Order: sequence, then structure tokens, then C-alpha cells
Amino acid sequence: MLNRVVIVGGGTAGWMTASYFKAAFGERIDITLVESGSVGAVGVGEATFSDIRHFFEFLGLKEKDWMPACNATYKLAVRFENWRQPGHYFYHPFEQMRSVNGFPLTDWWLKNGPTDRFDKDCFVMASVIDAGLSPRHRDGTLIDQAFDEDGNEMQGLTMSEHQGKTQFPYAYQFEAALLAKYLTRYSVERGVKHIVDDVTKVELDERGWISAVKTAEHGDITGDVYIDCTGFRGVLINQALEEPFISYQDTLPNDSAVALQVPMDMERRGIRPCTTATAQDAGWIWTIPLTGRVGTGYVYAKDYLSPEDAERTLREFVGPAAADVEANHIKMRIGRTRNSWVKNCVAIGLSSGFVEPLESTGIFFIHHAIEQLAKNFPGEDWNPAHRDLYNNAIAHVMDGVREFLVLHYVAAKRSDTQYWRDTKTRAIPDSLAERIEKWKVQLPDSESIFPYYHGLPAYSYMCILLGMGGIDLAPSPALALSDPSAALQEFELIREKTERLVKVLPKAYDYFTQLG
Ligand SMILES: Cc1cc2nc3c(=O)[nH]c(=O)nc-3n(C[C@H](O)[C@H](O)[C@H](O)COP(=O)(O)OP(=O)(O)OC[C@H]3O[C@@H](n4cnc5c(N)ncnc54)[C@H](O)[C@@H]3O)c2cc1C
Ligand SMILES: N[C@H](Cc1c[nH]c2cc(Cl)ccc12)C(=O)O
Repeated sequence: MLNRVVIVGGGTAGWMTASYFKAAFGERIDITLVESGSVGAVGVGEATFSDIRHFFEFLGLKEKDWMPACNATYKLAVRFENWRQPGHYFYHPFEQMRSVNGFPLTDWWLKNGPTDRFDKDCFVMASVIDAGLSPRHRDGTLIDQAFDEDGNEMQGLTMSEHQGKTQFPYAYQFEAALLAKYLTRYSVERGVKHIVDDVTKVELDERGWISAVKTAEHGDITGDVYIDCTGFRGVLINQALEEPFISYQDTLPNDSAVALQVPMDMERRGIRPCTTATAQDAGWIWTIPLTGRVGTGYVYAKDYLSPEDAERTLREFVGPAAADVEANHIKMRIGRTRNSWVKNCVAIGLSSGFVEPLESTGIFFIHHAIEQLAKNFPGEDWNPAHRDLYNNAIAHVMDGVREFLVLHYVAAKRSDTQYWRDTKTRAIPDSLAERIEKWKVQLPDSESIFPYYHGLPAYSYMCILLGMGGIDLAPSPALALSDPSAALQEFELIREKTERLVKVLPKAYDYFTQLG
């Protein structure tokens, strides 16, 4: 039985992997995690997918256990500002798209929308976020009563098995460094051996498989399976095993970021319960409210903007609160390692791959990889089918997310700088170009988006197409022959529900202070 796992790297990826594997396999698995005391973790990575709640559930953690410890807040959507034109915004919310007579409500909206805001007409969440509200009532019950939180029928499913069955109404935002610290305690209490030291050399046997990692002060560490969580360095997978990295930069040129962690009085400021992505001349700025600070950063392409100008723009954007805050400049490696599992090494996290954080997919990639590795964990015979299944799943998730992100830029109406004009002429994946032609006449559905699991449902694509405004979309011709009254009634129901909720939900900030 293979059961000795060595994890190199103690960022979000390393500790999420260690804690999940302990929760999954308990004492049957022997885990050693070695992390450098001198090489820091990336330390950003604050917004998530809603699916991450399955990770916490799997570990047996409740919100009240981990959220206060990680300064966590609820995220109900991504809010896109200025991607169409200055002053315009729209939401990509965590809310299932409704259907009426076999057509998504957005299709009816294109034909007969009550206002010019698809997000407010088709989703309850848009107005809830505008009002700065919590997705839970004061007594803890969810905004969406139809969602059975305690139901057992979904438990034990992986994220891909969940897709399309339900849509949980929110995700989280938190301090990644605090989560890593929280999971360190969780893992060590359950028997994970924690070594703080530098891996200085990776020993390979005659077949080229890893036989040990050498450390500066703790000698050789040996195991059966080696998990590379060393971040962009890819110390095991790229450096030692020389697995090539496939860059996505031809289609996603943003390769740099500058980040600030700005302390703020959130009670006074209030919490807008979402992640905001505000388009800029050469990229976009994220704004993530946490309980004691706001995390913010400018993601940009070095070909269009210098780090100094990016930092200056970010500081102007934030205002005086950022004056004494030190900026963190980050070079991003965009793309994926060709195969994340090679021989007895599996890369998880930034060493496996990364795309710019526009839809907060970094931690989702990690969670997905962990679930897939737990499912395909090798036996003594190292049957290559497990490795191949795993590698395909990882490649599909990343390639699919890449298409989704490229769509944001192709669909954005903005074209006021060279950066934005180039988004309309740059090469895009062939398959995406074909799909866009179809979406112009029929909004995306599960049959017409990237055909493998990549975490994003068809309605997410609808939101981006409708919100970005740069691609002309037509309602289905069949709607001209259909009676619109049921759709109009649905718009009215959403309006009434929104009006009711906005009166009773607590402010997001008030809900968190009650939680802590
Ligand atoms: C600008 C930016 C914004 C992001 N925003 C988001 C977001 O909003 N949401 C999201 O989900 N994701 C986001 N991400 C991604 C997220 O940060 C990462 O997915 C996450 O932090 C995981 O990183 P990691 O653990 O793979 O690597 P790292 O955090 O880089 O950790 C690497 C670890 O390896 C160790 N190490 C390296 N070399 C050695 C060695 N030789 N010996 C021993 N140890 C070693 C280091 O000490 C460290 O512990 C963002 C990323 C960037 C760059
Ligand atoms: N797996 C889904 C992906 C998803 C569904 N709606 C949204 C909205 C936003 Cl802003 C990001 C991801 C998704 C999930 O996390 O629920």
C-alpha cells in the first residue's frame, strides 16, 4: 500500500492538501509537509468559488469555526465595473438562472426585459449586493429557503458531481495566509509532520522517479508520493522532473500584479458583499472587503504598463488609506504545467497552473486537484490510468477556465486604450471563436460551452456576454411565437422577492460581527 506522502510547500495549496488528505484517510496516511522558512508564500488569493464550502464541510468545519479566524466575509458575486464604459457595472452572481417555458430568463430578457439591467431583472442577488446585505437572515437561515443546507443526498459528491444540481448563494473572501495558518493547526493536530526547512535538492532514482527531497537541516525526506506545492517555482515538477510549462500568454497577456492590504474601519465603510473587478487602462483592479481590511491589487500586462505606473494608479484608486501600506509586486506565470502528475510527483496549486485572478479560480483549482487526487490515488502497481484520468481532468479545468476568461476580454465593449483595442484583435482559442458565433444566436447552454467540467455553468457565460456588452446578442426567434406572460410574471416575482428581502436582511457587516 502506498501511503507515505511528502508535500513540499506550505502555502494555501500545501495546507489544503494536507488537511483534506488527513480528513479523507486519517491514520492510514502518513503525511510530511516541508515548507521553506525563507521563501514566502504568494499570500494573496482571497476570493473563492461557492464550492469551497464542500472543502470545509469535508474537514468538518463550520463557518463559526474558521471564518472569524480568517477575517472572512461572504461573496455573493463578482461585480464588473467599467468593462463596458465608465460608470457601468453588472454582477456575475451565485444564483441559478431561472427558466421559463424551456428558455432561460435571460433569453426572455433580451426579448422583453423590464429594464436595461439584466442582472437586476433576472437575479435577486444584484439588488441585495447593491444594498450591502448578508445572504443570511439574523437567525442564520439562508436567503434562498429552497436550498437544503443539511440535506444528506449531496454529501460526499465531488465538485464536478455537484455541478448543475444546486447553486449555493455565496462564496467566501478571506486572508489566505490566515487560512494556511488555521489549516496548519488542523493538520498538525491530526498527525501531519511539519518541517520548516528549504528543499535544496530533489533526488531521482535510475528511472527518474523522486526518491527523496534533500533539506538544508533535516536531511533526506522520503515518501511514496511527492506533492509539489512550491508555487510558481515548481521545484519538483518543473525544475527536477523538467515537465514543460504551457503558457497561456498568447491569449491572456496579463502577467503582473501589484497588491495592497489596506486596513480599514469596515463598520464605517460597510461591506459590499462581493469581489469587484474594475477595468483600468491596461488591466483591472480587484477590491475584496474582509472584516478588518480591504485587499486590492492591479492586474496588468507588463507589455502595456510599468510596475511603477501600476502602483501609482492603484494608490490613486484606493486613496489616502493606502499611503503607508507597502506594495507587493508579483510576477505571474500564466498557463499550466503540461502534465501535473509525472511519475511519482503531483503538482497542486501555482506549480500546476494559474490564470489571472479575474474570476477567483486559484483556490478552486487547488480544491478540484485535491478531490481528483483523492479519487485517483495510486495503488502499489502505479496503474497509469489513474495518472491519465487525473491529468486530463486538470488540463480540462484549466483550459476551460482559460476560455471563460478570454471571453471577458473579447466581449468587453471598452476600446479606449491600445490594451483594450488589442483585446479585439488578439488570437483566441479556435473553439471559443466558434462557440461565440453560436452564442450570438442562442445564449450559452450546457451543450454549447467548453465540453468538459471546468467549474463554470452556462449561466456564468450568459452573465459575461450580457454584461460586457461588446457582442451583439439576439433573442431566440422562437420567442416571437411564444406567449411572454409567464416570463413577465417571473420578472415580477423576482422584483417582489427582492423588495421583500431588501427590507429584512441584515447588513453584511452586522451579520459577521454577530458570527464572531
Ligand atoms: C495576484 C494574485 C491574486 C490571486 N488572487 C486569488 C483569488 O482571489 N482567489 C483565488 O482563489 N486565488 C487567487 N490567487 C491564487 C492563489 O494565490 C494561489 O492559488 C494560492 O495562494 C496557492 O498558492 P500555492 O500554495 O500554490 O503557492 P505559494 O503560496 O507560492 O506557496 C509556495 C510554498 O512553497 C514553499 N517553497 C517554495 N520553494 C521551496 C523550497 N525549495 N523548499 C521548501 N519550500 C519551498 C514556500 O515557502 C511556500 O510555502 C491569486 C494569485 C495571485 C498571484
Ligand atoms: N462552481 C460554481 C461556479 C459558479 C457559479 N456561479 C458563479 C459565480 C461566480 Cl462569481 C463564480 C463562480 C460561479 C460555484 O462556485 O458555485
